[in-house]
Amino acid sequence: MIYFDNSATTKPFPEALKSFQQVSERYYANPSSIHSFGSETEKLLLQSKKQAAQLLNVNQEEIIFTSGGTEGNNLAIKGIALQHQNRGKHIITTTIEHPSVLEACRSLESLGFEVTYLPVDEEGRLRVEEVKNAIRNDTILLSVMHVNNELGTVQPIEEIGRIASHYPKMFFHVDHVQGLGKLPLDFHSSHIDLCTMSSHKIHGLKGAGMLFVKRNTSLFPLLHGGSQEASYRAGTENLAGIVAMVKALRMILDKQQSQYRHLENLNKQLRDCLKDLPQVMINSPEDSAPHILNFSVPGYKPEVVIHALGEKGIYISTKSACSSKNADESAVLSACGHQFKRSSSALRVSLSYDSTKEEAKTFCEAFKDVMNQLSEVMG
Ligand SMILES: Cc1ncc(COP(=O)(O)O)c(C=O)c1O
Repeated sequence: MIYFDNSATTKPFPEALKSFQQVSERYYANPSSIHSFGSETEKLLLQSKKQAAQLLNVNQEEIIFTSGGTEGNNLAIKGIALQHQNRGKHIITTTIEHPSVLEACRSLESLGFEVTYLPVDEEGRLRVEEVKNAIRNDTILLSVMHVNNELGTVQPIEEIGRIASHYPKMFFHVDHVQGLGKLPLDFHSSHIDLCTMSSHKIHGLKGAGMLFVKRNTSLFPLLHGGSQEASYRAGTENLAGIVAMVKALRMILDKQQSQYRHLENLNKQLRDCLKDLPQVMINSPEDSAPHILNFSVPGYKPEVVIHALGEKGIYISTKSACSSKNADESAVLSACGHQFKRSSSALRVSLSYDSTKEEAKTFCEAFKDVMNQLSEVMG
């Protein structure tokens, strides 16, 4: 099997799975229970938070454990909007954010907030000038993703953050779900107030995530109940998932240091092979994040290509897993200004540090075979 769908989800590291199992077996007490078993699990929870904070170079009070990226984005966006609406009701984001950002913004529109969706160029890049021009007196939140999940396009977060820092009334949120473990991001020098991360994209398990919330930033909670996570996120903590996530975080940051080149080389190998094929149009920019390569095969149905590759044990995807069942075209490619033929035939290959040169070679050969077969059928 060749698994090239790592932007949808990653295979858990064996070490993360082991941590999950050990914690589930040994530390199953509720961290809020006041008996000594509960205190032990609470200690482990606090230790995990401390370790996560150290790895991310932030303070431990600045981490809220969540259930994943969708919750993190919703908590950041709705939490800021609802808490700070007395300062203004204007939000800025981009047209190519993940649905968990776009739909959170749309839900706020129905509550009377105004949202500006900034356009991007044909490779999905946001112009810093556009950000500057969109900021108003009543803007309370700017939300921009670091790495786009379909194209791999990297936004100039540090530059955008510099602009944001001139507007103390406005919070700056970054969706870092696809960037974590692939590209460095310094939350402080980028003037980030809130940053979303998800465990299952970094070889942890599903059902865990983190939201960085800069000190002294108050949020309106999404979940009300107990006082877990400083009352920002009520509900018994997923301790096993959290410990596994922190293990995976440490491992992926190590790999980012030592194996980044490997991903770049694989991306180039795939790009070189695909760009020579007459049916293919590459959509990802040359300087995209190295784990994502998006391309279109105009005239071919992407589901047919995916199924044909699946029969050969090769797994890739159309657009993002969460929106691929919705419409015929990629909303991201459409927002980049591409015509329907191109935006409705997009395929995404997404790699992990464990992907190999041999797998990339096999994929290219299989893809060429599939294209030949389909061309024959189509006459
Ligand atoms: C950029 C981005 N943000 C947010 C999410 C949502 O993360 P989760 O699946 O953990 O809810 C995803 C998942 O694909 C993503 O790619």
